[in-house]
Amino acid sequence: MTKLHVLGFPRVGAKRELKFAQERYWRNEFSEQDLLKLAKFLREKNWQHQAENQADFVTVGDFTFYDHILDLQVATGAIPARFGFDSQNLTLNQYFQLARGNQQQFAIEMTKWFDTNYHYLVPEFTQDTKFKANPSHYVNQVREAKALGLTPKPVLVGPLTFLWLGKEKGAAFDRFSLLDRLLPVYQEILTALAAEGVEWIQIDEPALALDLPQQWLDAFAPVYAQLSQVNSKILLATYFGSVAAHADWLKTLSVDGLHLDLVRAPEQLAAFEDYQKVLSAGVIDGRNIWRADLNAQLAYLAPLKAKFGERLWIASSCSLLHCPFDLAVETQLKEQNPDLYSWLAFTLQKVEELAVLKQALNQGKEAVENILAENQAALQARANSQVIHKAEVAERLANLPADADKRKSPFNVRIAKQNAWLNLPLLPTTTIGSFPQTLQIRHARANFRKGEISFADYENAMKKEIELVVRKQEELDLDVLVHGEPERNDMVEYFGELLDGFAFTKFGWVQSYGSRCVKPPIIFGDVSRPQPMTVRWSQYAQSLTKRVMKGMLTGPVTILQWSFVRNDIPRATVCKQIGVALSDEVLDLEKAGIKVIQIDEPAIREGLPLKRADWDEYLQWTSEAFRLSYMGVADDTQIHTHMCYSEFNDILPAIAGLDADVITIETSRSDMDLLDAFVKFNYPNDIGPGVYDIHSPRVPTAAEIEHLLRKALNVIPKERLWVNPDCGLKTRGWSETVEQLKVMVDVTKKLRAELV
Ligand SMILES: CN1c2c(nc(N)[nH]c2=O)NC[C@@H]1CNc1ccc(C(=O)N[C@@H](CCC(=O)N[C@@H](CCC(=O)N[C@@H](CCC(=O)O)C(=O)O)C(=O)O)C(=O)O)cc1
Ligand SMILES: N[C@@H](CCS)C(=O)O
Ligand SMILES: [Zn+2]
Repeated sequence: MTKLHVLGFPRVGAKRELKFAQERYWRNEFSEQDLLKLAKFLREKNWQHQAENQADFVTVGDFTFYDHILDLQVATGAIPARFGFDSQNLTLNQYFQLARGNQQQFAIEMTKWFDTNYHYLVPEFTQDTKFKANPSHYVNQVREAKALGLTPKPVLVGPLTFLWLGKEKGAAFDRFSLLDRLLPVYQEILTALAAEGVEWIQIDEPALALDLPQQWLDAFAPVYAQLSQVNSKILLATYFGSVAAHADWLKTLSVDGLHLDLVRAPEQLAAFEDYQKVLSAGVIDGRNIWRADLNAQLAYLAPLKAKFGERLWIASSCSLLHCPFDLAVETQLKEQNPDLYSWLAFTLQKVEELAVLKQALNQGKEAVENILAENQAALQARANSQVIHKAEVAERLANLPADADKRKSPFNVRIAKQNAWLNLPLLPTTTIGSFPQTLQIRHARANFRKGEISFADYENAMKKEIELVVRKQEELDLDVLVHGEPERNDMVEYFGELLDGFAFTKFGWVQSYGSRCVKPPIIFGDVSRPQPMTVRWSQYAQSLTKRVMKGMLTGPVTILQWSFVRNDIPRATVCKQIGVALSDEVLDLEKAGIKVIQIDEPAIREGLPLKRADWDEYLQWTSEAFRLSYMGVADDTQIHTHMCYSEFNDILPAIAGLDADVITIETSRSDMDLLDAFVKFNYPNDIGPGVYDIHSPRVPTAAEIEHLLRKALNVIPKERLWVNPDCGLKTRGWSETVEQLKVMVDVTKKLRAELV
């Protein structure tokens, strides 16, 4: 019989129950006991759903109070020593301090989990890191599932991926050298799980989809030879890309089964068809929300079933962490767009799809004939739908002039024309766009959505907020102002709600980090902009001040990357469609007198393919889409872009190729190290390296900002240097925001006086 499992489940709950409980706990409004109780309830719900849908195991260990890589740091004893905590006796309160920082210690750094919008906490390794096993996180969840009469399959990230994802701190050393010390600790954790009578343990090694150095690849065989001595079977899970290049040695690896992501890389199957152990076929997409083509999947799986027999398992392609929870609660979407609704599957529906596949494989297609027919009809309707294809969008894209994505003149000509009217001082100061998204703003929006306040009242509340933001910036004496983005629920969702070809959900939340979630819009059809989206707000903000008001847009790559994207046409085409739609907005802003326009692209690095061989193609179409978003602007209109979360040393030529007049980037936490790359590649245009970290309420000292600015001035000509924070201020409170910006402006004025 074919077995069914999922690689992991979302953990925040159908209605983000965990988020609200965590945040209440942090505000001392909810007890630890209540939080633990809620967590248990959420785990049970997840397991029940798997069990009810014929899962042969329920996945455990995937539930976390903050992040699964933080859990692994605790389980291996690799928590940063700087906190002074004992990983063997860590309290929940201390666990959250690791994730969120405390008065003495800044939080463990976060970064993107592969090419997703999920952030993990980066392990801090030093030469002296001492590992010590604490398997309780996994063991407790195993016991909990067993107490419910379920068969648990614990999941944990494997030692090589764990080490790979970490960062070396302190004296220079290679974290690979820690492997020998880490392995016995993994063995101890696995042994503890085996002692609970666990038959299968899922060990995730997604780093295998990256270009790992040979030394790391060579380590897999000895590592797994050692780990497989445990008394449970090991399923080695790979995802987010092909591992076909490693097929030869993976097939002889000392594990009991292998999971392949056959959604992202279906072609890799050919390399594994003669595999002699359990093959877990990841055929249901864990990264997107489209209903699967069940008939096609069955046609794909049938020969595998013939070959593998009992050894074939079916699964989600990766953890379902990246999917919203339940489509069934989207009653508004169902009412307003029943066709689209019938094309979608969220986490719960994906498990149901797996159940149908399992039944068909085990009992024959006839057993699920009706479901398969209904599935086929929905997919056919999608393929033939009139609403997803708009001839004018395709024609516009096909008929763009060859130089559509080129500015009229080179940078030196443009910047002279821009400076002529901008009349800015040396080291102009600006911010990245958002100002504090206060509870009042969110409440006003929630009340408007619930129909408790009118549109006019909502607009007025937002206008008041914009006025406050403008006045504060004037008081602070900033040079280029922003309107503060109060009207935006999210920098992507907001545009998704206003562009054609997008749909949005009410509860389709996906965890971004800790308690923070995002609600990615769904791009289901050709994209166009029916009417101006930001012009009124920017124009209103400009009317309040004589200073320059910067227009604020999210760029095409970031909108693409942080949405669920249609899978019937290439992503590059969708991205260019968004770029063209945004260009309409850019030109309307320009017409309305907003002639400094920022187009944010924080996700450009995150979307970079995991394998270097695929980088050029990606960088080519993403750069083109970005440049299309400003097509047609006048030379004297200044285009800014902004990037954060970015390690773009190795893609800097492509960043330069975006040809933005000004780029603002996150640099403060790396002590401006990123600027070395800008110098190395001779980055030609204006740069605003962030001078303070916006993730913390801490007010930087003048000396700190001065140090960073002097460092920047050492390598960037003073005429090309801007001064700004690392990123937007939406997650900050007002009091620290004002204090932080005040220090920034004061230091800038001091340096300016020296420079003239
Ligand atoms: C820059 N970042 C972003 C990423 N992805 C995006 N799509 N957007 C981003 O900005 N990826 C990388 C980073 C991740 N960083 C963050 C930072 C902060 C959040 C965050 O705060 N998320 C909020 C939800 C934001 C939102 O949409 N808010 C809505 C309100 C929704 C809501 O919760 N309403 C309540 C009622 C509230 C009330 O007052 O009554 C409800 O419905 O119950 C809005 O503003 O309208 C979060 O809370 O998680 C995310 C990623
Ligand atoms: N304009 C956005 C960019 C965030 S990356 C903001 O300021 O929040
Ligand atoms: Zn940013």
